[in-house]
Amino acid sequence: MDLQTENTDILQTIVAHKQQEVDEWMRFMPPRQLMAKVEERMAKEEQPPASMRKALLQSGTGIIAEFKRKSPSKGWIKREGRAGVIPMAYQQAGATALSILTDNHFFGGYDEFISEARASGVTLPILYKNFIISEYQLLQARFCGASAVLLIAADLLKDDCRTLIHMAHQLGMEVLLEMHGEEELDYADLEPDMYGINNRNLGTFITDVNNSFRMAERLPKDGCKVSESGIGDPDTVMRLRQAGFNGFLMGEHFMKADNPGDELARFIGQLKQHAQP
Ligand SMILES: O=P(O)(O)OC[C@@H](O)[C@@H](O)c1c[nH]c2ccccc12
Repeated sequence: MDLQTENTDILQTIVAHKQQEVDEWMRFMPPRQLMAKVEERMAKEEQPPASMRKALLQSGTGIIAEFKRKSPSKGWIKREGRAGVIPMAYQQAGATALSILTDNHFFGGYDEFISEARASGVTLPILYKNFIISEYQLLQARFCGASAVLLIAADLLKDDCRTLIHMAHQLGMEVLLEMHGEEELDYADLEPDMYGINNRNLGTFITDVNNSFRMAERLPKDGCKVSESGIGDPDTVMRLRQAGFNGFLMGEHFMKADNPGDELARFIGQLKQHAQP
């Protein structure tokens, strides 16, 4: 299916597909059974997943490097990219946190990518990047080893979003709440751990970094703020930081490089140079 040529809202298409997937998974493994597996995992853990919010607030660079093999707008970016290799390379290159796309149909991801990253030695906070519409998916995120989940205001009713935030917290995970336009700002009073501004309109997939600059001052002053998508140069990161952002979610720029870890190391080197002229 070529989403670009179809005249439909891409987010709506993705969410409709997601609902079918969730129904199937729940038949395959009923929520109670998955909950039992999560509880077993939590009982064995020595410490809860690392806090992404804290890591971002303490970091001088704040790059959240994303493992994304494919996207609806670009098609395959790195089909052969391995979750047991690239996330660990991001960690070694100095990422503050990681994001891993787990949606399969549109982004070529799997939950197992997070387990594989953990098995390869990743200790940084990991964001479970998917289209979460059900509590069941929070259990999936917790089970594979995520520290935080993405919730998208544009595809959730405010009350459902509130319930999901509450349950994520009960499971010991943080929430990055993604907003795009002014009309979604009213979700900010749900007090997520991190406020995301997506520069990409998920209806059309058009990206404009100015969206973050426009929205920054409308977010809580002392909140942890993340600018997402379409970022590709250190200068933009510096300007976003001056506008009040603490985190910078970047996927494509690194994934399209021959060696994403090396590109991140180079990028962070430049960022540090910019910071100390
Ligand atoms: O690859 P980019 O343009 O650097 O963007 C990364 C990230 O922000 C993007 O993947 C993203 C932001 N919000 C999402 C919601 C769903 C899927 C993907 C996303």
